[in-house]
Amino acid sequence: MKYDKIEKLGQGGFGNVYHVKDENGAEMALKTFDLHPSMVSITEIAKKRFIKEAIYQQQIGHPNIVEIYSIYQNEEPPFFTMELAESSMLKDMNDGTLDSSNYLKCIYDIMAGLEEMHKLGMYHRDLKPGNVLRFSYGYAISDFGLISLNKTGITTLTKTGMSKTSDLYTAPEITQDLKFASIQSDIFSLGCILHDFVGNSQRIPCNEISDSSKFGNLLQSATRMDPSRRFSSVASFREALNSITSTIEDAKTEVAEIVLETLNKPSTDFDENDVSKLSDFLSSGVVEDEKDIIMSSIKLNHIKEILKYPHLSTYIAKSYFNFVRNGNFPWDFCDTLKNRVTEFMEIGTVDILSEGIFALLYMGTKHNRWYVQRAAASYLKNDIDSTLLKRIEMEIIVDGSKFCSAFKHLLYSIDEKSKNFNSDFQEIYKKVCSK
Ligand SMILES: Nc1ncnc2c1ncn2[C@@H]1O[C@H](COP(=O)(O)OP(=O)(O)OP(=O)(O)O)[C@@H](O)[C@H]1O
Repeated sequence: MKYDKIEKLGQGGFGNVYHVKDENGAEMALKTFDLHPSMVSITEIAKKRFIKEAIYQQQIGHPNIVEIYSIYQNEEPPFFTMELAESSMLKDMNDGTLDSSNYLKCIYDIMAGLEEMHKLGMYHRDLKPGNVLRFSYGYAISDFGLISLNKTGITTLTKTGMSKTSDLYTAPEITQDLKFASIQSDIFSLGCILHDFVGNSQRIPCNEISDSSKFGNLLQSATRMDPSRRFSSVASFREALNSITSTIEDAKTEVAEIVLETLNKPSTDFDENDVSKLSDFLSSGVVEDEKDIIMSSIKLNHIKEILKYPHLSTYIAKSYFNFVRNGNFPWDFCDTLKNRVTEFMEIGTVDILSEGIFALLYMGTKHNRWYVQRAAASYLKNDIDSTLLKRIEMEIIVDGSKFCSAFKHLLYSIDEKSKNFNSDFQEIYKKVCSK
């Protein structure tokens, strides 16, 4: 394939990026490996690394990780093509497109991409606004620094390869040696990025953030000097962020207020008595608005406690799934809710699993949130126990056209083919939806 250069988009530590057109007229970005001559001694190691990182990035296949199309590793210099971004997060921050009024979707997009990498045992190591690109559908992460780098020379390469501003986002433990990279070093960088939007004071590079805004504790928990004291996962970071950013209206009735109080006290104090109060409240024919307020306040650690009481948990889980299916919440709440739904699904019974899958499907398609749609799809792709399949079939028949249009939407929006799904499920889908 031949590529015609349209313009040079920029220069990074390892080479140049161009806007190009291929022989079929498709426009894309092309990145070449082109190290400065002064670094000739490490060129071969760096070249291998350049190619290897591109291959890793290509394998991931997630909407919040920039898609690599083709890698030309035997060319001199090697290069690869990728989707063409409209802008980068850095440019958007500099020109005011992205600011403290609209940063949340971008942060959730980064979290979704990062979580996928971490799931696959990869760390980014150089997460910063310049490495997050904007596309029509949202933001995606690029430019990994994945390879373990403790051999001679390569650490120097990394230091040289990183632009100066990197340090503003780099975790202290990896400034000297990238072998200390971990989930927590990416969490540190994400904390710094978030600080750019919500912080009310300057931060010292590679240091714990101390900030007096309402985000102060959260930023500190993301950037502790000791990585083991930071958030343990992207999911727990997301949970904590969500509890600050989601606005909960005042509950109206006295009983709702009592339940809300139990949910707002420190999670370690939430006990069986509180679980029971919550279950009583949900079964007492309360108005939907009030129920939504209470549901929005149930967090992951409450669910962990609720799951200890099987006689109450099934009912609470089902009420929760209903709340999620109806979708009366802002879209940016979806990613958090997805984790809570999957936590409830730990109950593991057939009815809970199938209702959970449908809750994810309907929430994901209603809000067009890929992160959630992909989670729903993942349950329907592999082996499905025959009883669960029967139950899913019943739900599909009951929901009929509602299910069919949601599932079609899912296939289209996450670019999936029905043939990739479990074969028995495909049969049911065809039987019900091709009528
Ligand atoms: N897929 C893409 N589409 C459009 N522009 C891109 C794409 N990838 C990179 N760019 C732009 O090209 C420029 C150079 O990017 P590159 O990733 O090589 O370096 P960098 O991120 O600036 O530095 P570093 O190598 O230190 O990470 C940046 O302005 C970036 O926004």
